[in-house]
Amino acid sequence: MKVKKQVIIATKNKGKAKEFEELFSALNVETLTLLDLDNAPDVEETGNTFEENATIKAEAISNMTGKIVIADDSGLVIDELDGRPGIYSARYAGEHKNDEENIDKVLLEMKDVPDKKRTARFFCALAVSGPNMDTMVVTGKCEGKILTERKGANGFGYDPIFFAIDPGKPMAELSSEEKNKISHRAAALNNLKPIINELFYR
Ligand SMILES: O=c1[nH]c(=O)c2ncn([C@@H]3O[C@H](COP(=O)(O)OP(=O)(O)OP(=O)(O)O)[C@@H](O)[C@H]3O)c2[nH]1
Ligand SMILES: [Mg+2]
Repeated sequence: MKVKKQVIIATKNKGKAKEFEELFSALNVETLTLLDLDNAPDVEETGNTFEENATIKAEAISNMTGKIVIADDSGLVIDELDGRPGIYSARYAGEHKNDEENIDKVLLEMKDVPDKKRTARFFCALAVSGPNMDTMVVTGKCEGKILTERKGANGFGYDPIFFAIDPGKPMAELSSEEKNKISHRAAALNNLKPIINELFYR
């Protein structure tokens, strides 16, 4: 019997976990996340950039498991807010990490900002770390605008207030197949593809 290739994703975010499962299944690779492991630690995100935080998470879990691990650090970067919420996206309204409160905070801060100045992007850094390799980082982004109210019910996080320039729709109105074609996460993973197969033979 052919054993399916497996990779550990160092995340506790259910929205990310679902997207990675879908994105990797297209590559015939099975994903395990920290939600599947008992007693997985909460790795503190002490970096100053998405790239640093992804590296910190990937290396911590790879050191712990001795396996190849991919970590995702991502977030919403809003031009008018000088790049906030940025690396603080998950905890923008507080350490308890509440998507609805995070959205309310952004909508309030963007209340009087005219359409032309509502430009933003989702950014994703993926770090790959393993026992016999130097940690590698790739990135991807997805350009958009901040809506003035929630639209759509799909996705997670800030998706309901993000209008994706391509395909010209609110992110939360896209099906998972559509989001997985244009998302920052898909773009970053695309940059990892050239080395994905090689990872399994280290
Ligand atoms: O609408 C969204 N659609 C997306 O596709 C998306 N990707 C990231 N985000 C936001 O950015 C935070 C990541 O922060 P983050 O990388 O630290 O992850 P996290 O703390 O949620 O989980 P973990 O992977 O660290 O365990 C998330 O919580 C979200 O608020 C997104 N929002
Ligand atoms: Mg986090």
